[in-house]
Amino acid sequence: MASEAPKSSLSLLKRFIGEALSHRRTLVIVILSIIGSALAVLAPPYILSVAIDRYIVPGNYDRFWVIALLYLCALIAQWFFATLQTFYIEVFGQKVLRDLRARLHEKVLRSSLAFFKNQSTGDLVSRIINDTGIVNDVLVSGLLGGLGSLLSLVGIIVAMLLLDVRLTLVTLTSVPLMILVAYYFGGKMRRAYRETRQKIAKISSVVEESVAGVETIRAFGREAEVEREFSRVSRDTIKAYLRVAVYMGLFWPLMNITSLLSVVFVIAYGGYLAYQGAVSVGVVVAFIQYAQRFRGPINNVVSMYDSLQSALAALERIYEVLDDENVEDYRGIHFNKLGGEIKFDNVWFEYERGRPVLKGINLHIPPASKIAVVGRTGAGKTTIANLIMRFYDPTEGRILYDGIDGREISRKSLRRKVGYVPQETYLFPGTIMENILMANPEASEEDVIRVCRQLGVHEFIMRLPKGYETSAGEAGKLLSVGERQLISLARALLKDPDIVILDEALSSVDPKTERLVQDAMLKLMEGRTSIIIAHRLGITRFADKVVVVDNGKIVEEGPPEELLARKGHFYRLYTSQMGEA
Ligand SMILES: Nc1ncnc2c1ncn2[C@@H]1O[C@H](COP(=O)(O)OP(=O)(O)OP(=O)(O)O)[C@@H](O)[C@H]1O
Repeated sequence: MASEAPKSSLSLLKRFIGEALSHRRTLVIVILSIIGSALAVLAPPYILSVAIDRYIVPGNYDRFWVIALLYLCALIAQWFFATLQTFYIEVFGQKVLRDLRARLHEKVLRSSLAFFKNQSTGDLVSRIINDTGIVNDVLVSGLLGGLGSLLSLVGIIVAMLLLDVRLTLVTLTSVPLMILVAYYFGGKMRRAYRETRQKIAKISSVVEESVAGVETIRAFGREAEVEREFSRVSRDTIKAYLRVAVYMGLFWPLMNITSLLSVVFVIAYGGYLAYQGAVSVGVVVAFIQYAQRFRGPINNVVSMYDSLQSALAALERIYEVLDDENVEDYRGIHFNKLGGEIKFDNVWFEYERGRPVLKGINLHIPPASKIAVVGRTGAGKTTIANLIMRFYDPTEGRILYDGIDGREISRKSLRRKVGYVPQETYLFPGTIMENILMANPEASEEDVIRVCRQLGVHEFIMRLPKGYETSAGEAGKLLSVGERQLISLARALLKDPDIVILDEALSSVDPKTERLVQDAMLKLMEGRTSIIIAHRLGITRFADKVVVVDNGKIVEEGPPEELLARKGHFYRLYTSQMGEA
């Protein structure tokens, strides 16, 4: 394992660089500005030494303005290239970041539901936002900045060697010490800083939980505990910040002092050499300036090395998502219209290997018939709906639509013709109108109103503060589960589907809304193949056939009145629910 790590880090980096190279033009500007910047840093000390040796010391001020102007130009060039470098590294980094995030986001949208089973939302969001951010900071800004720093260091050393070898060696004596300080204290500072970010995240999550769970906290009288938890996290945060302050306070002054050590050596030894006439005063001044220019680049290079490991780990998490093979395939036969016949042919299904949830389902649903699927919680009812939508494909067996195996039909085309009303309606940010319109991009606002009138939902929507223009966020707080399901029903009808799947949520609905939802459901089902996952068994009286699922198998099927008369599974479910009611 240990010997594999560097190789895989290298291949990760290689892949990343290969992908980043798609923005070659920006990268060329970055490299040119880095080279320009490294050269520009070298010029001012050298020009200063010439000014001192040729003009100031001999007292020759003839055309001194030329050298002064040159010095000014060198400073301007230094400023110009540094700005250019910072800006274009950011441009390049943002382009790479945008690509990565877009690919990850697209991947999430295209992944099959099996992919989400092993992912928590928080973790996935963190990979798309934080990990890509770390990769940009370290592998783009850090690496390119580090490259610039390395170039500056090499440039400074070469310039010094050209001026005087002895003084160069004296200047370099404090470099190992500087590396040590940068590595030891710089590392500690960065780790402490990372900790502050974690603590802030922790505070946010405590606040978030307090807001989200305010009712539960009050109901169970947990206010004092939650407050204590908040104070504890706050104290930890302060400690983390103070630790950063201590290391910051130590780090930069220490780096300054170590770099000044070189200056002291240069002044002492250079002064001695100058006194002996072995070097000029200008050269000594140039060395003093070069010695002070070491600090920044050394810190950059060391810190880059230090953060590389965490960036590689982030990169690995990103590629893990990008390389996941659970992707939905949209190829296959396209339909403009489905006949509506569905047939389950010995369908087995497992979410997890070796744990079948559906065990050999055989079911024939004729066109335009209404089937109610009932059963205890966890029996496999929603799984049947998931398979009809092709959110998953059967592990064994086939589902035939008008006699064609579902695997051969394009998922997109199939879903366009299936109206799915899930148990919980998700409302996107935007208005109620936009939320219904999203079901069918070709529909107009008039179509939405027509559909809502048809379902008997129009009056209810008009009673909302701004009618169809009420924002979903506002409505989210105002609407009950049943009312949300009404919006979901309107969405389904707007698609004019050939097949309807209803996961009814009537159990948590008041009688008045229940009536409204039920009527809307019946209107949606009219003339369409319909599968109702029924939690309230009252609705089964509208079904042509009831299918009782238990432990992944169909244990009973037939018209509702026949099943009731038979006094089997359905009868027992029905009477126990009526008893509860
Ligand atoms: N994504 C999943 N990964 C693993 N197991 C799952 C997943 N979804 C459902 N299951 C399991 O599959 C079984 C059937 O679940 P399903 O949701 O189909 O039941 P259900 O009959 O619709 O239940 P309910 O009436 O509570 O909605 C359950 O044991 C459940 O724990």
